[in-house]
Amino acid sequence: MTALLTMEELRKQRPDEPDRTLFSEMTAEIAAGDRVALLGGSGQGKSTLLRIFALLEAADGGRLLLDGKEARTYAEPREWRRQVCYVAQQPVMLPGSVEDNLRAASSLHGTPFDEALARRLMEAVGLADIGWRRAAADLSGGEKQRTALVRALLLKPRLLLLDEVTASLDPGSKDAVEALLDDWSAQEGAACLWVTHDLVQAAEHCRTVWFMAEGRLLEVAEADAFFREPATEQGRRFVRPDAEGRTAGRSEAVAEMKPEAGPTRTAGAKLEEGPGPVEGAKQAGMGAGVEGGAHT
Ligand SMILES: Nc1ncnc2c1ncn2[C@@H]1O[C@H](COP(=O)(O)OP(=O)(O)OP(=O)(O)O)[C@@H](O)[C@H]1O
Repeated sequence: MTALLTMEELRKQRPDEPDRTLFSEMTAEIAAGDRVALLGGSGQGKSTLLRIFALLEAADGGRLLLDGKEARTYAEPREWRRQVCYVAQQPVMLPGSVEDNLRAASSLHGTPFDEALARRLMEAVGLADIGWRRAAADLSGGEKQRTALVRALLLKPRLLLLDEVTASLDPGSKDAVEALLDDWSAQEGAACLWVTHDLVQAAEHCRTVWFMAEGRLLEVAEADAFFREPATEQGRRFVRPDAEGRTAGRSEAVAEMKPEAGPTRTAGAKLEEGPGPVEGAKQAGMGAGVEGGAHT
């Protein structure tokens, strides 16, 4: 079966020092419906990789394919971005109201706005009571982050690129977003590539781990296997405290949680099936710089 997204020998030079490589030899694929945690220390290039996958930045080498079709052969990047949607770490609201943001995809593509689905999604992320006429710019950071996520989900992309999307959320909101993404993935069959520094979140909500270190994709593994026993020394150092007690993640909590296995579920509104995909939606409304995307 053809993978949904494939990268072959992807390479990126450092934007700040073009003669130095940020990462290279990156080869892996994402299957439809898979949930992949992209892990690694700060500055490895995780956000950069997501932006390359969203055609917002160009790779410096290698190939990127969707359904086996190379990115560079897409005459229209928005056709790619309609299917592969990036949710940025720093949410960017479009000018106008909350409703304008929620309607962005349908406005841009002339497709019907699924208000019932938008309301269900806003409720699921704990924003049922937020006024849709409020200026989006006035929302708090956490409200913007959740609104940006709902805006992305309304596109019904096949692959969600999630960049630390719960980083600025309180614990209750974080639980709600995690539960929503679990439900969404199960019901819509959407795949996720999820950058997170929260190893418990990765272990609970992702099936697969991609681990980046030293400018390479060092491990592609089942999440259970990765957290039980990383295959590389770098992976072991990443998930386990060192001699000084420093830890790159929350390995002890993960270790305690994993033997029982299986994702744990948190409370969240169950989504009902909407009337159908928002065909023709594009990512042009999904954040600053999206229109400036580049082919690999
Ligand atoms: N537009 C840019 N201009 C200059 N340097 C950049 C740019 N974008 C990324 N970088 C640099 O590339 C490196 C990788 O950045 P990136 O944000 O992709 O890493 P990351 O793994 O997502 O980090 P973190 O986990 O801290 O978010 C960093 O050193 C960063 O400073």
